[in-house]
Amino acid sequence: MNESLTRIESAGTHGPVLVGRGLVEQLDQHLAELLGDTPDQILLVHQPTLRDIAESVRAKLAPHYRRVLMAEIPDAESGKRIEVAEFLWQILGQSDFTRTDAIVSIGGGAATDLGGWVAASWLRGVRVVQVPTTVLAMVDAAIGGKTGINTNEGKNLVGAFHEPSGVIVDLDVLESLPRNELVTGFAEAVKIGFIHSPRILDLIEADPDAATDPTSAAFREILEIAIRFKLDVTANDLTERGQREMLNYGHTLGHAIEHNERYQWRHGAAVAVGMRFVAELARLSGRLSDEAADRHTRILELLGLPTGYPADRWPTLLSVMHRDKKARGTMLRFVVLDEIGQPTIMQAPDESLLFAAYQEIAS
Ligand SMILES: NC(=O)c1ccc[n+]([C@@H]2O[C@H](COP(=O)([O-])OP(=O)(O)OC[C@H]3O[C@@H](n4cnc5c(N)ncnc54)[C@H](O)[C@@H]3O)[C@@H](O)[C@H]2O)c1
Ligand SMILES: O=C(O)C(=O)C[C@@H](O)[C@H](O)[C@H](O)COP(=O)(O)O
Ligand SMILES: [Zn+2]
Repeated sequence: MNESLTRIESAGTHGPVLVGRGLVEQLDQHLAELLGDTPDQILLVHQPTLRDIAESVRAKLAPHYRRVLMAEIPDAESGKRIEVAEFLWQILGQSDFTRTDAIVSIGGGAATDLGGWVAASWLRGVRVVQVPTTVLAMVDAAIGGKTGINTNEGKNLVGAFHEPSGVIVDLDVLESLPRNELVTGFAEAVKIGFIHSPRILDLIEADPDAATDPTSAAFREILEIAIRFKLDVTANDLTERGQREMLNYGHTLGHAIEHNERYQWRHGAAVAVGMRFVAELARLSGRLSDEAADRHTRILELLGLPTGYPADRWPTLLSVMHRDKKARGTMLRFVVLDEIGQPTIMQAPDESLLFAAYQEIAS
């Protein structure tokens, strides 16, 4: 077990990512370092499950700032709505929140997406520090500056690229995370395994329990590989003109499933099904070997992640996928693999090929 503090720097303009234990207890010191000059006011945005942590953070920050505001947002995807952003804008407006002030988001990916987007939009941009408290937010959502909310029509349809001044990853906060949240969030680390780092896949296959145990060395290694990779990709391509699209592996179908489930499915679970789908798509089109495609199913099953979806949902999913941000006009585009670690874009696959791939995962 590695208890030391890791500081991961971006080659671009993204703030540093601190990984360690006990970091939230010293949030005042870390925040002062990440923000440099002292803001006058801080807004702490948190989910209901993080109320106690947010209260203790407020008490710690209070002596250092003129005002520390707190805003509790609705849980999970119900927090990623325009009404919730309006609620936060109201707090910011009524407290004369200026460009030298800063937002701190504490929570899972839904909280960091919302907090980041409110920071991006308020006065056209104030600083944000992300404090992710789920595995998913630690390996993915809090890193890289993609922020946003859902609309009735689909997932993350409104948003902005707005990089954080820093990200504080405190492994201690995972103690209270329910197992299902941990495992579904881990799907984003599996994604990085398939598109970039077979080492992640090897660690899972060697010992899936250790890989998903936040106190293990394997977990910490996976976490840091994922963070470093995401920082690298986003330093090169913040606004998703090319390489960043690879981080969307499994998301084209995944987002459609989340929408179809009215956001009652966990994001990572939907992405797991989406990864299996694109693995079958790549296999059927002759790109990916049977072995590599089967590895998807095996690893997802080892982790207890879903790998199928009902057959009769195909027409709905196909129509929702046309709102995917990778689509161009009426042309669908999918991230697929030529090999493990070699993602590429498949443009405008024939509908019959898409249907055939879906048949492979239909339950
Ligand atoms: N911006 C990005 O690059 C990016 C990347 C991946 C995912 N996302 C987004 O992230 C969201 C999913 O994030 P998520 O899976 O973290 O979900 P989430 O934010 O909904 O959190 C999941 C649940 O865990 C609870 N929780 C959070 N931390 C906890 C803790 N330490 N102990 C106990 N309970 C805790 C939350 O209250 C919530 O009920 C989706 O909206 C997805 O679109 C964004
Ligand atoms: O950071 C990215 O880029 C990603 O695609 C990471 C994804 O895991 C994440 O779910 C992201 O929010 C999806 O973005 P979207 O633009 O497809 O909504
Ligand atoms: Zn995702």
